[in-house]
Amino acid sequence: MAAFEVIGGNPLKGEIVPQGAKNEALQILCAVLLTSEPVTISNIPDIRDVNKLIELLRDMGVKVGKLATDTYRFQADDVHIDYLDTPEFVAQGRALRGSVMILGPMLARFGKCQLPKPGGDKIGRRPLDTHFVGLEKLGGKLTLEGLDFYRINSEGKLRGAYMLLEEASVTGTANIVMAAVLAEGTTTIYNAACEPYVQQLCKMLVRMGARINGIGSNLLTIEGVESLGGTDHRMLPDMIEIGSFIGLAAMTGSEITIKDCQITELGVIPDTFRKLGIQLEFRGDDIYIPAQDRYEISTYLDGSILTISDHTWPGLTPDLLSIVLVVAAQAKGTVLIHQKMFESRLFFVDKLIDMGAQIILCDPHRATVIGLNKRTQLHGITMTSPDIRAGVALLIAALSADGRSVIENVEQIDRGYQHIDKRLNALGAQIRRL
Ligand SMILES: CC(=O)N[C@H]1[C@@H](OP(=O)(O)OP(=O)(O)OC[C@H]2O[C@@H](n3ccc(=O)[nH]c3=O)[C@H](O)[C@@H]2O)O[C@H](CO)[C@@H](O)[C@@H]1O
Ligand SMILES: C=C(OP(=O)(O)O)C(=O)O
Repeated sequence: MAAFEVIGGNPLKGEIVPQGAKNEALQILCAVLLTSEPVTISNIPDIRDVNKLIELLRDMGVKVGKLATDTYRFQADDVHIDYLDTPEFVAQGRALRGSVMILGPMLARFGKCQLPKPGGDKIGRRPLDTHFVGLEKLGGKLTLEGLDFYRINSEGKLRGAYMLLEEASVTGTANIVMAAVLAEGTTTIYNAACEPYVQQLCKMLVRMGARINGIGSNLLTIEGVESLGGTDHRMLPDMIEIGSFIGLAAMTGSEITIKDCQITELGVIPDTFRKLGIQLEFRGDDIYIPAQDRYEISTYLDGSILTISDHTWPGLTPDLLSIVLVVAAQAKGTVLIHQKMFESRLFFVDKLIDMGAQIILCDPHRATVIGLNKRTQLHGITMTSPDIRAGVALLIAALSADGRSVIENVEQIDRGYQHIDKRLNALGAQIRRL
């Protein structure tokens, strides 16, 4: 298990370029399975989960060529379906969440797929029902082996259908869309997720020849086509990384410019940080955060305590709530953080409390943060990173804290943040990988 030793308390300064979006990359990479023609993808982040998925595709027979540090060419013209029967595949499938999105493309193109329960963060229940209900509506037949192995197959071509999803699942919508683009006839998906990741996937599929209407909304209409062709695709900057850097700058009193943010794609993220009193300036497509001694959480118009909660897009992504929470710990004022989607994502506040933060965990979904207003500094401790975003929240806390912290299990952070120690050290942070 790798760890970070962090010496905190020093402001950072400089420019940082966000990596390509992790959760977009996982969808886009699975979509290469939909065509036998070459697909070139750029701005691919060099992170554990993405590298694991690329390896999985390669082992499935997809030809993978690295054209530049962040650019790969994929060609799925000779997919080895038998590889799915091997223990190696089962181990790889279990190792990350993104593997779940091979289901849709494999079912559409080859009429079958199988998968162990995929991995990803242990942040509470993560049901896959939406995926399978949608794929079954299109003609897939699911067979469960125990509670953690799924087989799905179809006799003949999938057929378009109307469906109203019970949950606007991000990866579930991606799976259903990827199956529907090659189905016969029209598919209508109501209550579809419309995160930028899904929008990017749909736009790429359209460039490959798919016919999709309603991109960016929760009502997608898809006319199936016979086959799809190759394309080029560039990943958006990672909005969760951008939010993490805004939080980092505020908490450590640093002056940071985040380059090339594609601000129009960030939804409510900038305004959410503004509600914590953080100053942000848009300079072209860069976000400039000045060094701030203090920041004050706003209240509602009637003076009552602010709530920040997650929601499906265009609401605030749950992946940024841990960051918002840690930043609030040094604000002036009080905020209720309400994590509606996942029930185990707030337990990491114990570590922040050990560092000196004033937080009451009301229940698994809600924490009240009473900001210290930078009157006292947090102090460094030894802690373990429970999940990817809590891990980065703890890293931000450690960088702001007095003294030495050790964060164990940083493989969690490496799942989604590219060379984070080196990139932050370039801004003046003191992080050593142990
Ligand atoms: C690889 C990837 O892309 N992972 C992201 C994806 O996971 P993933 O696609 O697995 O998450 P889902 O969108 O399926 O669901 C997230 C959680 O919210 C619940 N839920 C969802 C929708 C809804 O309307 N009501 C509801 O309660 C689900 O039961 C689940 O517990 O989306 C999540 C929600 O943005 C993010 O946290 C993950 O980082
Ligand atoms: C929960 C996350 O990832 P995953 O779905 O891969 O576990 C995340 O990116 O915050």
